[in-house]
Amino acid sequence: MSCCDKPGLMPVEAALARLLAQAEASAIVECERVNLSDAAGRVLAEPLLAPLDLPPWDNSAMDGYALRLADWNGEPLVVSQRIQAGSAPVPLQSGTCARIFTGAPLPAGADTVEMQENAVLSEDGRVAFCEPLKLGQNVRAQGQETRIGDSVLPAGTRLGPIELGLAASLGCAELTVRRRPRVAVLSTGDELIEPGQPLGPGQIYNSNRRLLIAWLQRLGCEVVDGGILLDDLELTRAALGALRDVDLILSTGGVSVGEADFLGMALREEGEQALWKLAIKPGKPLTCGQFRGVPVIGLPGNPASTLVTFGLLARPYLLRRLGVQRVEPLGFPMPAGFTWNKPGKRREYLRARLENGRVVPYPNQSSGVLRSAAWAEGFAEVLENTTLSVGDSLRFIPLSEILG
Ligand SMILES: Nc1nc2c(c(=O)[nH]1)N[C@H]1C(S)=C(S)[C@@H](COP(=O)(O)OP(=O)(O)OC[C@H]3O[C@@H](n4cnc5c(N)ncnc54)[C@H](O)[C@@H]3O)O[C@H]1N2
Ligand code: MOO
Ligand SMILES: [Mg+2]
Repeated sequence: MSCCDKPGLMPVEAALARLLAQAEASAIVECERVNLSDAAGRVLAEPLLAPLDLPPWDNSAMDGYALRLADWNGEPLVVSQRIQAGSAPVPLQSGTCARIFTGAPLPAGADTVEMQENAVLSEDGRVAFCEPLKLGQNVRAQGQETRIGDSVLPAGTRLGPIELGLAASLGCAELTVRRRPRVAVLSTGDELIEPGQPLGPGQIYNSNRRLLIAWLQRLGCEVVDGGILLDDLELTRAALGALRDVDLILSTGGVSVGEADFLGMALREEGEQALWKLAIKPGKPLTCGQFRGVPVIGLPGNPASTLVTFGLLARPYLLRRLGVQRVEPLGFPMPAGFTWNKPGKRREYLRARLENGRVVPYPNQSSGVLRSAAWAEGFAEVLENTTLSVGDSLRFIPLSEILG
């Protein structure tokens, strides 16, 4: 090998497939019961089985009149009772109708509802129906949404507003979810200080820590904040070694080939460096493996690299450890609003927006520029060895697909 023969880069799909296989092999299976009010962002550990029919009884979809269609011969009907939502009706007296409101239970014997706009109430208390009536119209039948015992959400579902609303509609006050993953966040770099302190020579503020902690919390993780780790092999070993009781150590920085990049070294010495150098831009020097048996993902330190690699690799890995099946963003095809004439060995994820139905990248795609992502609405995926002309199709992955 000459000094310039470089080992190949691993394609993103291959790296993701390996990460997901590792995630399945170390699935977090412990469960806990949580109140619905604490369940947002958690993952169902077992299918949610409906404990009742929904709706629990036939009810009216309209404000109007309930009748038994067979009792109606075209003549006006006497109104024999008034049924509001929340009340318990008596059986419908034959040959009459009931005044009824949306969501109110149908009285036994009624099978049809006419909306009040199509009915005329006379002073003698009888109602005439102006339009032909159809059996069952405007009736929401018991169990039409869900039958008791139906599996309404599979195990592995992430609980968002819709799932929580559905569980509440079934009267479930608690759900069984996987326990939260414990994730340690380490920010490596002698140059880092925290916001609130004055910048000294050569220093920069630590942005990755805040970005990752906020994101992990949204994902339902319990975060162990490891703060800033100085670039030193002994300190790196000690910091990693102190994190025995976490499910994942997530670090940023210190994974490239610089003389102060100690993470890979520590993994090779006392664990395993399973992945390194991916065909992704930004994010090439991503490092994964384990240190004394604890899984480690070392994201590259450049802030846009941290963002892209966490979103496309570490997030799917964490979700798969919780049993979530669809962990990768889908995105959708969109026409490019730019030209690309530098086919690359790495798949690029440009921070981009949609403008007039086309993908427009932020002008400065340096991996040090986090502002690009704050401006962007998503990632524009430019495949390896590709050129693009304006109008060519590429995949756009909205940030909303990966930030939650
Ligand atoms: N000779 C080579 N040099 C570099 C290569 C390479 O292949 N050969 N790869 C470059 C690429 S690509 C990336 S990405 C970076 C990744 O380096 P590290 O992950 O080792 O990160 P550091 O060198 O520690 O830091 C990179 C950059 O990011 C800033 N940084 C780090 N942590 C934070 C933080 N918590 N908040 C804000 N900014 C942070 C740091 O100051 C550096 O500017 O390596 C290239 N070099
Ligand atoms: O791959 Mo690095 O993340 O471009 O700067
Ligand atoms: Mg560093």
